[in-house]
Amino acid sequence: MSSHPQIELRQVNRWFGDTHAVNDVSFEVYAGEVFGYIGPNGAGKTTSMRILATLDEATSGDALVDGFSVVEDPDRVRRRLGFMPDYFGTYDNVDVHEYLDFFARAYGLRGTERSRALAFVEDFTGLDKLSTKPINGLSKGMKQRLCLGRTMIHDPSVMVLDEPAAGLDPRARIELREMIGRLADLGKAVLISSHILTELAEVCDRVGIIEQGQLVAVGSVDDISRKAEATAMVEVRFVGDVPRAHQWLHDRRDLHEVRIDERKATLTHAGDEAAQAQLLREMIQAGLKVVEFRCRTKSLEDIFLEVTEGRVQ
Ligand SMILES: Nc1ncnc2c1ncn2[C@@H]1O[C@H](COP(=O)(O)OP(=O)(O)OP(=O)(O)O)[C@@H](O)[C@H]1O
Repeated sequence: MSSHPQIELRQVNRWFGDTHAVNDVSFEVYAGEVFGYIGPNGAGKTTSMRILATLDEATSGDALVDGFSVVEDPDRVRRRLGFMPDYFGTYDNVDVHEYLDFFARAYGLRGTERSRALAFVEDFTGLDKLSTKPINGLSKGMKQRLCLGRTMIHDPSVMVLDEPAAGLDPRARIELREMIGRLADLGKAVLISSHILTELAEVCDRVGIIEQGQLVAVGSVDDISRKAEATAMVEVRFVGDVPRAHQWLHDRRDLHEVRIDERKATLTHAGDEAAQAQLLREMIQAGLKVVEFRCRTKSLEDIFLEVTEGRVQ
């Protein structure tokens, strides 16, 4: 990994009227790194990506691509960056090769440089066998490959992919993840958004979780998981004097997020397995009639729900 970041957001803010769509967001992505940008709908992912891609302007702050500012040097930024939006327009009477050729020309590629770029991208995306197929007849997965191909036709050092996995079937998702891994192997810095953390966990070196415009957590998936793993989710079922069991749970200061539904309670408890065994022992010593006691560490989805609070704007 090189020392200077390929992507750098510096205290980016974007207001739309009263909506603070991007709120003081800063992060970096390095060459060869895949950074997952995760957040619910309306969190501000697309807006920040569009600012980075010079398609929108920040209200304040700056974004840099390979050291060039989107404000001072937008042309240099565009040459170094490929942006894949979350929609794909329809085009009549255009085949795969013609579509890619159009974008290659738009980026100013000529002669053998253009043929080489087209051959590389068609091979990389596996579209070489479909080069004469009309693009409106492609499956969603193949259209995503084509969109990715068009995004990388000018060999950018930075790739920004907005929700590329949305709407793909499981096989196409796996293939997309594999292609993203290969982009990083080529040394590109990849910023990729999703509203599903687990969808990206495998392919991302680091993730940033954004909610209501604010980055609420940044780190490797392992780091974020480890922090949450110190807490177990516990499910307990009782018989007998249920109101007393409820009271006992509420009175314990070490139990959190206690939710009670008739004879079943769910709660979170800090501590390792020994601490969980101790909790069960104390319940029984207190005379509670426990018929079921289950502990599990948090899943990535639990973590996501924990760091975000489901707020939308
Ligand atoms: N052009 C605009 N004018 C007014 N408000 C906007 C505009 N673009 C985005 N917003 C608002 O800014 C906030 C962030 O939107 P953004 O599209 O960046 O979120 P997102 O995380 O990409 O969501 P999604 O997953 O739904 O695409 C939302 O409240 C949205 O309604």
